[in-house]
Amino acid sequence: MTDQRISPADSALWHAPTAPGRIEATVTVPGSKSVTNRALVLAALSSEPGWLRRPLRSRDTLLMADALRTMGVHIEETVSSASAAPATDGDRAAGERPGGEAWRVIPTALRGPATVDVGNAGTVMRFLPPLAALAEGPIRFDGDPRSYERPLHGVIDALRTLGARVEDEGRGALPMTVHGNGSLAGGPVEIDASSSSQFVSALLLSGPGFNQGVEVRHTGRTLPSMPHIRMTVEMLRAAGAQVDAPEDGGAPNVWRVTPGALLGRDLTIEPDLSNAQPFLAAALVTGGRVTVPDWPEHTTQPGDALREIFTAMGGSCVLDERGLTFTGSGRIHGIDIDLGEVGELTPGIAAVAALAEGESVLRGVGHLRLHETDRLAALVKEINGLGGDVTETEDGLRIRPRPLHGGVFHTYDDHRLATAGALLGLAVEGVEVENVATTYKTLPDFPRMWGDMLGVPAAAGPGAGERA
Ligand SMILES: O=C(O)C1=C[C@@H](OP(=O)(O)O)[C@@H](O)[C@H](O)C1
Ligand SMILES: C=C(OP(=O)(O)O)C(=O)O
Repeated sequence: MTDQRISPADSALWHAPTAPGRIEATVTVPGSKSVTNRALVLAALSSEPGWLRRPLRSRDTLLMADALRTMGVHIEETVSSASAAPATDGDRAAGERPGGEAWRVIPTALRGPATVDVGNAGTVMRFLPPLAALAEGPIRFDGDPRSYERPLHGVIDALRTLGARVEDEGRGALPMTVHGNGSLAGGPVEIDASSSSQFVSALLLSGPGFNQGVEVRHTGRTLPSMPHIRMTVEMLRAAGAQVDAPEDGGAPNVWRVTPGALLGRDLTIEPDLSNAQPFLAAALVTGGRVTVPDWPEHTTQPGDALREIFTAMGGSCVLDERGLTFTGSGRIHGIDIDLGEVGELTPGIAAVAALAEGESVLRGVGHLRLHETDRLAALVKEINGLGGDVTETEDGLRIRPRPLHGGVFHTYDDHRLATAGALLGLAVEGVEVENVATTYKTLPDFPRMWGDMLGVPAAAGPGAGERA
């Protein structure tokens, strides 16, 4: 295992371009990682073939697709057209916005032996072990060194309670093997999901395939990323599953999924609103205007909260037929906010806060210490390395803006650290982002998109646009 907090390589530095002035741009953002990977799992579990249109093609989603393929699922990549597959009744948007790439998913009986590379994708390492418990034969899970350190005990312990055999040599973490025999009893299970909402989502997503379905009771003190759990519930229901959730008047912290067949869907994936963050932030930081087309009117994505958060930090936004247009005022306010529900937005908000007029306190995000890297430690070290004043609190960050200077911004294989560094570079001369290619985890081609937004050439340094 490597300690990703120390001595990151300074190789592959990318000179983050400074903004030439107020940014005025329209930026088309690729599909949502969280929606794409849920859609793949649900399609694999369905009783009939389905379509994903405009899926995200990035490291995390390609790992998910490859993993499902090794377990026997057929996934065909194709260029979709209106006539290629008529939209189903429940998913008309697919027919209304044809074109672009699509994945056709043809489910089959899941089988091992197989080895799944989870990379450093939380969605792959947590969503797939419950599915593997439904396969016939052993499925081994392995991944990047960091994946060994990320919490998985909630999924492993729950699967054992639900009747699965999991071999993890007592680690409660990766690498491990799930020995399935083609079915799983399922039933009630208690878990502490305070370290990751993905434990809950993982068990619910495969719940329709368990003999007794599943009843998940979260027993921990806090539960992060609730919008992501709502996303799981909504997508399960859209695939025909019967789900009882706390917001329907049920017991708090209890979710119930009834066993049953899932429908094959024809689903157009929404743009990734968390990946829209650096572009919207660019409007805020430069006092400019950025439009993100296809911003959904209704969504469970946590990135939708950016409308409110960035407005509180000094901008304004309009959601209309062109998409979401965010306009900066030329001033950036500090913010005191609990980000527990939308933790993945923290690095970008911290970067904007470092450029604000007043102090910010970001709370409710202690679990970020176990994300792609220890995000709290990394943000403190890297923003302070540029002259900032950021301190770590028990559950977040305190950010006191100070004039910043150039320097290397290390990314620790964390895509959101890389985009945070690019954001600081808009306002600070001489920021060099190390391993910007790590953005490929969820946002392929980020340096080119950034360059296009700024009207400057993209390849301003090695590593730009390459696969991490
Ligand atoms: O279910 C999902 O798609 C996600 C849930 C969240 O995980 P945590 O609850 O572990 O923070 C989020 O941070 C991650 O980026 C994606
Ligand atoms: C925490 C994140 O990812 P993961 O799905 O790997 O948990 C993230 O994308 O910010």
